[in-house]
Amino acid sequence: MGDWSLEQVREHIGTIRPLDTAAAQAAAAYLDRLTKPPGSLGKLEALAIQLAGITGEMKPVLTKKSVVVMAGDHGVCEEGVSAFPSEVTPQMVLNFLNGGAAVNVLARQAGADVQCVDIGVAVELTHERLLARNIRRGTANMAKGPAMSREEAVRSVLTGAEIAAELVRQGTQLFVTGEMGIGNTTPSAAILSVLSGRPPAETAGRGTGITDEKLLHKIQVLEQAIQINRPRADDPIDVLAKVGGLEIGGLAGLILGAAAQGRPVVIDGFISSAAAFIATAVNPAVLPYLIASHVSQESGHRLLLQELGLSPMLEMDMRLGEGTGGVLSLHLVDAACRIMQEMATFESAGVSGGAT
Ligand SMILES: O=C(O)c1ccc[n+]([C@@H]2O[C@H](COP(=O)([O-])O)[C@@H](O)[C@H]2O)c1
Ligand SMILES: Cc1cc2nc[nH]c2cc1C
Repeated sequence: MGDWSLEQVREHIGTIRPLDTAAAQAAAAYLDRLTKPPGSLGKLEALAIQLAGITGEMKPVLTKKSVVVMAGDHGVCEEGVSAFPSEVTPQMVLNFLNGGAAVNVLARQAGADVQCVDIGVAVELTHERLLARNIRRGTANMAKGPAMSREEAVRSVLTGAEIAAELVRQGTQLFVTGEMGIGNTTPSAAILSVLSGRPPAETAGRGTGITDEKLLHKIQVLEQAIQINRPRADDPIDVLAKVGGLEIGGLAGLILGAAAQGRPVVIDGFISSAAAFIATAVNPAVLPYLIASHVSQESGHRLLLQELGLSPMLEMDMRLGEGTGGVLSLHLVDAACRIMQEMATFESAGVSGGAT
């Protein structure tokens, strides 16, 4: 796997079909028959059309929704780029497994299940509900050399795609991306910088809440990591290996795998969007399957969503990650589906002036 090309990774994950344009057109026409001025439900209408195109059904019923929280640690933390210590990563994994984190609360409220994956946590973890898929115990410090080998990067992506396939076999109809990894806004900013050509000063943010002084240092660490590793912008696997993270690779694979299985994917915050950037660089066909949930407070997130061409549903000043913005937006996904299922048409309700 160490010598796998980008094409081999893409082919291994499988074909991603274009959306069903007939179903999307039928949904758009039906929306214009519902008792409202055409287009007046705004992004809810766009979402309903997108979901019809993805599922091939004009009125999809999405009952089984899974948020996949990928956890990994980051060697670059030794440079002092986060406000919190790396121990918090495994501690929060146990919190997810015991149902006490914000993502658990919001997922319960939205009717989604939480799947927690150890793909690269630095310490050994055991728990009956943990998906134990550890590839290595945290990345190496990307300020000094590559974060991981190409083989590990490929394995992280394929692991994510396998998890998507397994969950689809278990009935998952819609995915939400989530992650946990102290330090992971640094590799996410590095990915954004390399793939967009923007300098770290524009892509780095405060993450868990670092000071002005630490932010300047984080920018220097990012500049050094990119200079030392020289990631190739035309090869997202090279970028992932040199300046990425295991949970980011896992999420990129999950996103690609979910799309290959014909399932919509709700993208959470900055780190999840960096994974989506890697995924679209591996296979641009994934893009129509993506739903941007929110724009987080991490300063580079707006730029990242612009690079992806995605318009977020919510702006809640959140910056937690875990999949929290993603599961919060599921209420809007449900709203779009219920509009299609339950609203009356001009004809059925006897309201004048509808599209003919
Ligand atoms: O999702 C976001 O936009 C987001 C923004 C800032 C921080 N986070 C979370 O905070 C951690 C990364 O922050 P940091 O400062 O340690 O790089 C990681 O566990 C993420 O889930 C997440
Ligand atoms: C407590 C805590 C919870 C988190 N969840 C996601 N990132 C996090 C970072 C911290 C520090």
